[in-house]
Formats: sequence, C-alpha cells, structure tokens
Amino acid sequence: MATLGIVLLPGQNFLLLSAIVVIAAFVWHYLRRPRNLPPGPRGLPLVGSALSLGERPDLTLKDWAKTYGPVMSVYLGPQLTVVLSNAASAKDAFLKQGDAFSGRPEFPMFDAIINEIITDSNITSGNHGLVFSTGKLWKEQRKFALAKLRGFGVGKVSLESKIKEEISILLVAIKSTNGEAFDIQPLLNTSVCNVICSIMWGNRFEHHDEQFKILMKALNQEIIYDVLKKTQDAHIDTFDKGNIRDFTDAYHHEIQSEKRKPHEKTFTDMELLFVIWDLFMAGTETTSTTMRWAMLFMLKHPKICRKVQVEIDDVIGGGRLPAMADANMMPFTEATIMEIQRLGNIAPLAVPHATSEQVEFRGYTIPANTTVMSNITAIMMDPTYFPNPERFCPERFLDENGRVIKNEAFIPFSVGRRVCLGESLAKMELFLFFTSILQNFDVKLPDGVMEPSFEGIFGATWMPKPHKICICARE
Ligand code: HEM
Repeated sequence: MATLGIVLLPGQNFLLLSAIVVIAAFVWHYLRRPRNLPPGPRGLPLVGSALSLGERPDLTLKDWAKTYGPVMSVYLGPQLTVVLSNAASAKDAFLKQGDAFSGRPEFPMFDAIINEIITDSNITSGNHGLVFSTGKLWKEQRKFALAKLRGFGVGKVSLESKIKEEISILLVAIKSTNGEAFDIQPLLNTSVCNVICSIMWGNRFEHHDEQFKILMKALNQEIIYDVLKKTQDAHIDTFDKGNIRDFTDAYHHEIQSEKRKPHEKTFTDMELLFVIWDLFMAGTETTSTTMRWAMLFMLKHPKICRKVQVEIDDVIGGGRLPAMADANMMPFTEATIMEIQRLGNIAPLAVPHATSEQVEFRGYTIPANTTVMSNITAIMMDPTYFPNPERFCPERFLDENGRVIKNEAFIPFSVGRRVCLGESLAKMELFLFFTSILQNFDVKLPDGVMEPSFEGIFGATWMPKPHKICICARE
C-alpha cells in the first residue's frame, strides 16, 4: 500500500487495518448511545460492560449504583439495559408507569432452546406462557392463571389441606434420616413440585412413583416438553366439562369456549403446555431454595431458631400441624421468614423487564425495547430502609409492640404488573413448611462442621451450594 507517499509492509497493513476497525468501533459505540439516557459506565464496543459484571452481577451493579445513582444505564453486550437500584425507582417504573415498563426482552437464545425442544410444531418465538410472554397473550394468560389459581384454592383452606398432606409426608421422610446428615433439597423439591401437581392435575404423586421421578428429573432438561405433553394428553382424555377438576380442565374448557378466529386465539393446547411448564419452573425451585436458605439461617442463629420454636409451641403446641390461621398470632415467626427472604434473596435481579415504547422516566429518555432490571439485592440491602443491612435481624420487621410492620423496600416478589404470580402460594408454602419443620425438629450441623456455609451459586436463582445438614427430632 502506498498512500500519501508512505509505503507499508504487509504486516503493517494488517496493524493499520486493525487500528482503523478498533477506532471505528469505539466511535460507533459512543455515537450510537441514544441521547438523554440515565448515567452509567461506558463499557467497550460490542461487549459493553458485560465482562466487568463478575460472578455476582447483582453486587457489581449495586456497587456501580453508588457512582451513577439508582437509575443507571449499562450496555450488556449490545443490549442497552437500565438498572433500578432503589425501591422508589422500581415502584415508579413498574407501578406508576407500568404500561411502558411491563414487557420482556427478547431472548434469541430462549427461542433457539424452544425450537430445539419442541420439534412437533412450528413454534419459533419465545412469546409464550407466563414468565417470558408479552402483550395481549401475556395479559390474557396471566389474568386467567391468577383467577384459576385462586379458584383452585391458593390462599384458601382447600389448598392448605393439600400442602399439609405434602408436609406430613415430608416430615416422615425427614424423620427416617434418624438425625444423620443429608441433603434436604430433593425432598423439598419433591414436596413443592407435588403442590403444583395438585393444582395442575388434581393429584399428587408418591415420591417413588416412576412417572413423578421422570417429571422431577425432566424439570431442568429438554425432555420436559414430552413429559408434560404426555401427562396433559392423558389428563385431557378424561375431560368432562360438567366436572372441572383442576387447572388443566379449566384451561381446556377455556380452549373449547374460545369463539375467536384461530389467529386471534391465545388459549390453545400448546399454550397450556407453556403455562404449566412456567408454573412448574417458577414455582418449584424458588420455594424450595428459600427453604434451604431458611435452614442455613436457623443453623447460624440458634437463638432466633429457639425463639421461633417457643412461639410455635405457645400458639400451636405439638398436637396438630400449623395452619395459616396461626400466622397472625406468630409475628416473630413471620418476621423471621421475611428476614430469610430478604437475605436469602433468591431472585437477585428478578426477571428482566423491557420497555414496550419510548418512555420519559425521571427526566431521562429511555428508548423502546430497552431491558430494565430491578436490582432486588441493592433494594433489599438499602441501609436507608434496613439499617445494618448485612445483619440477620427479624426484629427489623416488628414494631415496639411486637407487631409485623411493612417495609416498602421489602420486595422479594418484585412489584407492579409483573409481580410474582405465585406470591400467595409461596407465602403459604413458606409459612407451613418452615413452622412444621421447626415444630417437630431441631436443625444441627453435621459432626465436624463448625459453621454453616453461605456460599451460593448464581444461576436462574441464587441458591446455596449443595450441603448436608442434620434434622433431629426435638427433645
Ligand atoms: C419464594 C418463592 C418465590 C419468589 C421469591 C418469587 C419471585 C419472583 C420474582 C422476583 C418474579 C419476577 C417479577 C418481575 O418480573 O418483576 C417472579 C415472577 C413469577 N413467578 Fe415467582 N417467586 C416465587 C414463587 C413462585 C411460585 C410458587 C409460583 C407459581 C406457582 C411463581 C410463579 C411466577 C410466575 C408465573 C412469574 C411470572 C409473572 C409474570 O411475568 O407476569 N413464583 N417470581
């Protein structure tokens, strides 16, 4: 190459070209940034700030918010993302401007997975079910699911008795460990999953049932679709519109009553599969992981554990299982569960939202299709609302008369239109499982272990690393 009278050797040619590409990438990176965005780190071309997030993105983002403020913009790869790091900004967005802030980002990887799993249909997009759907489909599915979950007993005594049946079986299984160290996760997963089975299909499974074992194993695998489809098809074979037994029947009835043209319908057999899939995925690991954190916190704070047990003994005694009606009379236990959820915090960045249109927010302009994340870790560790936030202290949720008080930054289920659809069910399960275990057992560390480990794995949820504990019959 000979330009401006300069002659370059082949190696220099390559260097020059690389330099031009890098400079162009930086110029493009800075110029493409839309005007009037919230402040935030500039990051690098193409990857943005994604490589700086580390193993705990929630903690890194919490740290960055100290510099850039509670509403900050970050490029994660090429994706513009707005991060909300205090309760007020999350509520302003998801509650006050919920119309614009309740979409979900597109996940090309998710679409690819769906394509891979579902081979017998022409489904190509991820806009299905409850968790990742948007627009009219999401609104209709969510409204239906909420109404039917209520109809099939969520928040009512009818479901409570099913949860208690599950708990009785769990307690027998725990007792059979004879105080030996064991991993409680599979037992908890099975019990919680069975509660969803009861609502979806009207029946529970024995822990050793082969079909149930396949379902449990499938939950995190590609065969989940086939397993759910087989169960659903068998269920629908016995459908009788005069006898709606469960969620699946109610949904099937809705499909049959749909009068809209095929392309306008959102209630279909395929959609039912996605909805059930979402309820299993969102409703199993979340609750059982919170219970695993609960056991660890009780091991770490035996005095608090003892105080909960004293309250259980006073209000319930030992002659019957705990009931939801007891909760009002057990403020310390309620406050302890809240503190477990605050520090156990299983959904540190919740589920990302997206803007459905360009929106003016707190003086900034946020373009359509921007990903919006609420940093639940930052919100539930905010010292303005939780003084000394690292400390495990149930009393922070009690007033001077020992009554439970609300704290507006306590949002483990998120807020607004996309608030966790299973919140009532999860609260029922957490109270009944937690109190029933502590009513009957003491939690202990295995021989030779001095401290419970709070090391976790940051994945779909923030969960404790696999560990063993001893659960011994109370003396
Ligand atoms: C301790 C237990 C649980 C916690 C901490 C939890 C937390 C959350 C959070 C943070 C979200 C995201 C909300 C948002 O996008 O702003 C969510 C969504 C959701 N959760 Fe839960 N969850 C729990 C249990 C459950 C259970 C038991 C079910 C169902 C049976 C469930 C079903 C769902 C569904 C369907 C969504 C998506 C809602 C939507 O996009 O409209 N969750 N949950």
